[in-house]
Amino acid sequence: MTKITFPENLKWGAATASYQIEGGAEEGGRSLSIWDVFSRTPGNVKNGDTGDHACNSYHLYKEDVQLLKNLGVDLYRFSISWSRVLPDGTGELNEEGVQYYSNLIDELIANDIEPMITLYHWDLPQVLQEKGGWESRETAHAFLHYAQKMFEAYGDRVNNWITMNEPWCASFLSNYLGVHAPGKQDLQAGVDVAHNLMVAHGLAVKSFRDMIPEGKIGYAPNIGWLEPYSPSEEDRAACRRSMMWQKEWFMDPVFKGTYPDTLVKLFEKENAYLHIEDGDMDLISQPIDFMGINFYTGAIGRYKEGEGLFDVEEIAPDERRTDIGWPIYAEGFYKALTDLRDTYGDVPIYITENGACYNHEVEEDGRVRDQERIDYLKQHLTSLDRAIKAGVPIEGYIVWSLMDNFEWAEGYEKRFGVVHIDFDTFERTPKDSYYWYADTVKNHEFER
Ligand SMILES: N=NNCCOCCOc1ccc(-c2cn(C[C@@H]3NC[C@@H](O)[C@H]3O)nn2)cc1
Repeated sequence: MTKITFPENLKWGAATASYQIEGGAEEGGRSLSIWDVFSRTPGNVKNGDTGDHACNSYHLYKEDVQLLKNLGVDLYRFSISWSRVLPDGTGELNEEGVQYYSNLIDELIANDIEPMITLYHWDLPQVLQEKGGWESRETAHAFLHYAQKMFEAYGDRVNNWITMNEPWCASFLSNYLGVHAPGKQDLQAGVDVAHNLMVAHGLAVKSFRDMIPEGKIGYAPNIGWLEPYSPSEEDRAACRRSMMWQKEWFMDPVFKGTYPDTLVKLFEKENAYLHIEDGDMDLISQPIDFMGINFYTGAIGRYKEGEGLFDVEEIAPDERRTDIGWPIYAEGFYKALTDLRDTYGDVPIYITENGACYNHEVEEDGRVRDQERIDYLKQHLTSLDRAIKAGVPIEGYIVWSLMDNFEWAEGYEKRFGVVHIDFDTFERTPKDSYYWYADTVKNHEFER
C-alpha cells in the first residue's frame, strides 16, 4: 500500500452554504432570497424541494460545530444569508440575524475551529432582485454595504473571507442557462451579472484592506478540466474555449485586469457586450490573498461544430460517474491546478470545494457505507498531493460538504455530505467517509 502524506501546514476544512443548510427561511427576521422564490416556483427544483427547512442548522448549529470538532478540521467554510442580516438588502441590520452568525462564530472559536466566511453564495435578497438584481450595477454597491457591515460585525474574530462563490454559476448558469436562480436565459444578462459580481468583489476587497488590514480575502471560482480528444488544433482550441468560460473569464480580470479577447468576441457575435466603466478593471484586479478553487469533474473535449456556445462536445473519460451523473476525473484536478499555476503564477490556492454526490442511506446497523465517496476523495487528494509536489501553492483543502444539503436545482436527493441528514427528523449520521476524512485530517496522510 502507498501512503500519501501532506505537508503539516496544509489546512483542512469542511464547507456548507446558508441557503443549503440553514432552513428558518422566514424566522428571525430573514426576508426572502431569490432562491426562496426560485425553489418555491413549481418546476424549478426536483421533487419541488425548497430551502424552507433544509438541515435546520439555524437551530442545530451547535450540533454542526460538534461534528466539525470531532472531524478535527482547522476550518469551517460557511456563508452568510444576506437577507437574514439585511432583510431590506441594504440599510439597517437585523440584529437577530447578526446574532445568529455571531453565536456560530463564537461556537467555532470555542472549539478551536477557524471560521471562513463566504459573503455571497447565491442567495441574493429578493428585494434587490426586484430592483434589477445583479444585472444592475446598484447591486454591486449594495453588496459593498453588506460586506462592510459584515466586516464590522465579525472582523474582530474572522480572518478568512471569500467575496463570491462560483461567479460562473451565479451569472451564466443562472441568467443564461436558466438552471439556477433567478432562472433567466439571456446571454447579455449573464455577461452583465458576471461583470457586476466582479465589480462587487473589487469594491469589497478594497474596503476590506482598510477595515481588516490583517485579514485574508479571496474569491472562489469553479473550474473543470477538458482534455482534448486528440492533439488536433481543432480539439485543443475547442477545449480551451470552453474552459475559458469558467477560468479566464473570471480569473483574467482579477490577475491581469482584462477579459479574454477570444470570449469577448465570441459573446459579441451573440450580441452580448461587456459594459465596463472607467476604473472597473483596476478595481477588480487589485491584489487578493488567495484564490479558492471549486473542482468536481472534468471530461474529454472534442470539436463538434454547432455544439453549444463553443463547438465542443464533452465525453466522459470512462464509465465512472457519481450519483449526480458527473464523470470522475481526478487526473483533470491535477491538470487544472498545474494549469492555473502556469497561467497565473504562484497565487496561493485553497481548494474551497471538492467532493462527490453519492446517495447512500443509513443502514440497519446505523452505518452509511459510502466507500465510493472515500475512493473519490482518495483519488482527488492523490492528485492534490501531485500538484503540491509540482509546486502549486495549496494552502488548504475543504471538502464539500460537511453534510447532505439542498443541492440547488437537484434538491435534497443529491447527497454530497460526509454526514447523512434525515430531512424529516434532521438527524445527523456521520458516514464512513466522515471517519475516513477525520483520520486523514488527524494524520495528514492516508493509505491509497
Ligand atoms: N458547461 N455547461 N453546462 C450546461 C448545462 O449545465 C447543466 C447544469 O450545470 C451545472 C454546472 C455546475 C453545477 C455545480 C454544482 N456545484 C456544487 C455546488 N457548488 C457550490 C455548492 O453550493 C455546491 O452545492 N458546483 N457546480 C451545477 C449545474
